[in-house]
Amino acid sequence: MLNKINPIKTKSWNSLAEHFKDIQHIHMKTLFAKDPDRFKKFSIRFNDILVDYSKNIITDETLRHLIALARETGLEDAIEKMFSGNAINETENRAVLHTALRNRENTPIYADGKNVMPQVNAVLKKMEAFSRNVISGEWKGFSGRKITDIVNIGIGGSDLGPVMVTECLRPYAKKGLSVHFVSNIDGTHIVETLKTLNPETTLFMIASKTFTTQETMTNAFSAREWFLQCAKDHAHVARHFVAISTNTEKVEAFGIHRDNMFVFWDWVGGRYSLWSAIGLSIACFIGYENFSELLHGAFEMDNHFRTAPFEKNIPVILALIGIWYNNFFGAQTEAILPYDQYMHRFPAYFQQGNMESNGKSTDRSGDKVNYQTGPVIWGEPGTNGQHAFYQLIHQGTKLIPADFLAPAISHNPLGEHHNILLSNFFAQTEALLKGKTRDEVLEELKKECKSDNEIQRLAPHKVFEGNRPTNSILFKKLTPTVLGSLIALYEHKIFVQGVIWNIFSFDQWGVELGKQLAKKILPELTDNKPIATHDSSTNGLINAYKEMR
Ligand SMILES: O=P(O)(O)OC[C@H]1O[C@@](O)(CO)[C@@H](O)[C@@H]1O
Repeated sequence: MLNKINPIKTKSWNSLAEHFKDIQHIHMKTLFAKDPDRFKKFSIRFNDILVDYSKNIITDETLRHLIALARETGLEDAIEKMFSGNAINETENRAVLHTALRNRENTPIYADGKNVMPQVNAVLKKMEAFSRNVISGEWKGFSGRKITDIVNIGIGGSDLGPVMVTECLRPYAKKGLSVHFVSNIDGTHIVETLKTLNPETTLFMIASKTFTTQETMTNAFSAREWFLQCAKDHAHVARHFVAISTNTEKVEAFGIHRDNMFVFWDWVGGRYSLWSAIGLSIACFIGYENFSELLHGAFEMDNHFRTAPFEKNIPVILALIGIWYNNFFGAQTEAILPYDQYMHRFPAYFQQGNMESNGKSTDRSGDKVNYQTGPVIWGEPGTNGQHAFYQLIHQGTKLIPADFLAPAISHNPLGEHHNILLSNFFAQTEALLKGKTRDEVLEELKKECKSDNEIQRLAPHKVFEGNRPTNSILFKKLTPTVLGSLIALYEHKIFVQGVIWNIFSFDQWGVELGKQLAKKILPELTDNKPIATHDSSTNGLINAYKEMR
């Protein structure tokens, strides 16, 4: 069990509230002017990754109070409990052991009194053999042809992780094999995906922890129907469908042999599952060796998180800075802005990772929280975001703490492209830090020989307050190892914040009500009789739907 400490009742929270009264009026420019070594003091190097958190509205005192808050709310104890398999997911009575999936030193880890490593290793071995067979062409379809296309059917954590990782690591793709992802129940998703595929050379991976998710199972049955229209014989399903799940019974009921099932376990949360057999599409796309490197990168970040002092612990520092803005500056969102086109699904991945973990308002004692918890996570790759929403980040009324990420080396060096990309990466956080004063604006306008009236009219609109906080994460190259470390970094940041906010980060009861109501409405849509069983809006919408179709 985790401690149940209300953070706002801690001494350090009160110290932070007092400290905030002073620091909220300080501009980061002043902090940089006071300390020429600010960058050196507030940055951490971890292997091929540099994390610069100096462009934040923090001082040594801020960090002291924040780290005291982490200690007062029992973070040390919580970290050890997670890594050692305690049932910290208390509402589902489960351990939280996605770290065991990448435990490359293979030390025993116990869940429910049983060392989980033998079964973890057995599945990894099975994934290695299977991915090798598919990539080599040894695995043949029913007509004797090798597989050319893999379709992962899953949603949420059974989709977003494989999508994000296969996009990020596209440069490592094995020749001759494409991956596709079907997640939405909207028929368009599977119809558009299958349009260009050949049933003889397509392999479906039905990825679902529960093997009951309505979208996934509906898509799986539709895929099987599409396949059988060509293959005819049900016996051929075994060569073209594998399952990834914790639910053997449901998998066999679907008609997939348990030899073609890759298991994972209840102590793996869906949004933390890409390291498990849910990563099978990743292993087939980039090869098991690269998948193994991904695991290794995460393992190295796990060790850092578990052993580094909080003062130099990247996930802890970033988590605490996030709490500083979320709970004291009133920031409602956080932006993740990767300056790498391959990382275009990285922000979306952490929408589920962060918001499904910490989008909670009941604390670990069952009481309503009386403070802010999880932020809204959003973002798009740079430099595209600069042409979409940076206006608000620079001059809007909302504080948007933002993480900027970029590789020093591109997989696609082309003329000046990468230097131009990185010049924007550096310039944006500098601009958000320093802004542009009225005097600087007037200077510029005068040089443009504007009339005095024109100058006075335009100047207010061209001033940038600056003092907008950012973290910069610069890494050597987007490799499987670096990506594994980055994902684990954010996973642990989310964990730290959940511990301090005294909430349960590993259940997701909030997704249930909508599903329940959808199941009630579905039968009402099968005929054209008017409905009056809901509120007038829902009735009105359903009846309009019936008229329109
Ligand atoms: O893997 P599965 O059991 O099909 O669940 C898919 C997704 O659905 C959820 O919304 C839970 O219902 C996510 O937490 C989960 O990743």
